[in-house]
Amino acid sequence: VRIDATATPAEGELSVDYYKKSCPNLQNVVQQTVTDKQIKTSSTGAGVLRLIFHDCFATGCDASILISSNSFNKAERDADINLSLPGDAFDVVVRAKMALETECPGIVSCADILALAARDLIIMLGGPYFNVQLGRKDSLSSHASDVVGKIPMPTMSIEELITLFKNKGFTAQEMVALTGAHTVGFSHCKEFADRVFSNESDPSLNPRMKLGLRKACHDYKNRTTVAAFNDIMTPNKFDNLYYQNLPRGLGLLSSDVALLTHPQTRPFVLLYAANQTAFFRDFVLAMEKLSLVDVKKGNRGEVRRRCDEFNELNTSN
Ligand code: HEM
Ligand SMILES: [Ca+2]
Ligand SMILES: [Ca+2]
Repeated sequence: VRIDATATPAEGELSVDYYKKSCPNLQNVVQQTVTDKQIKTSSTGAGVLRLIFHDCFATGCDASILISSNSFNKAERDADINLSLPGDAFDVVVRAKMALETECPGIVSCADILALAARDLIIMLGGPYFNVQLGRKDSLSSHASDVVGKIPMPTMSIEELITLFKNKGFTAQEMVALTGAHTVGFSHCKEFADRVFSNESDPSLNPRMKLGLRKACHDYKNRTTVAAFNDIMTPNKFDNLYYQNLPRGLGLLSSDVALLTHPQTRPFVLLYAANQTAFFRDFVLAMEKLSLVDVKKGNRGEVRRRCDEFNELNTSN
């Protein structure tokens, strides 16, 4: 038990006050950077939310996803499933890190910056506030091969998805709450093309939406950057419309649709569709949990000077 509330937290202990003495202006600096970036580039928020999810599910919340590849090593961010993560999501973390290296050099980990940036962006999009525990260390390695099988894909069955989340300590309900993140952002055509170009009648896909997506994606194999909103109703607002869309045939990914179909997840979709307060409450709890998955403490990690490079280059990273 810490009696002196102003004492520096013990090494290895996470706390909302972790940088209170060493970098008192941290939260303001991150918030300022994130606000400027999101106003200029509105796709940043959704990108960062997906970025932290992919970081935490592969090797824990340790900023391993921010490392650049080099001639010795193909890093996580170059794993196939991560190639669609937008550059602006990486950029906002780099910018916050640069500002912090002026403010308090060598103090704040990139993993903590990512967690704070995600929180601030969720609020900017209209979502709920939550506290972020701090004191994560940055990873000492990053390999594209570590990502394989850790990140969910829309082609997976609900059973496979439930198992994947369970392996990281999340219940089916927490999975449904977290996937409410699809209330913002985009998916590229190849992620939902099989639904849209199927000639079989599909009661889970509104015919007008199907037609619209066919048009938008008609040349998707050549125009690989074409994407559609995950939440067609309020694509830039963090709300519960994602869940409301599903019973109306307005879900985009087959995994989104499956959440409504399957008896183990359906009750939670219906709950969150009817009750945004319940969604926000459960999303906050699940996000706090997500941001603590396999956190590295003490000498299991380092505080990077640059978020895209280890402090010491070596051939075994
Ligand atoms: C059920 C499991 C999930 C599956 C199968 C899944 C799959 C996907 C796919 C295929 C995309 C489109 C990527 C692209 O084409 O660029 C996407 C986007 C996105 N995902 Fe998920 N996801 C899942 C859960 C989650 C969770 C738990 C979060 C965060 C907490 C999340 C956050 C996002 C966000 C914010 C986007 C939009 C990214 C952007 O606009 O740049 N997803 N997801
Ligand atoms: Ca990681
Ligand atoms: Ca929305």
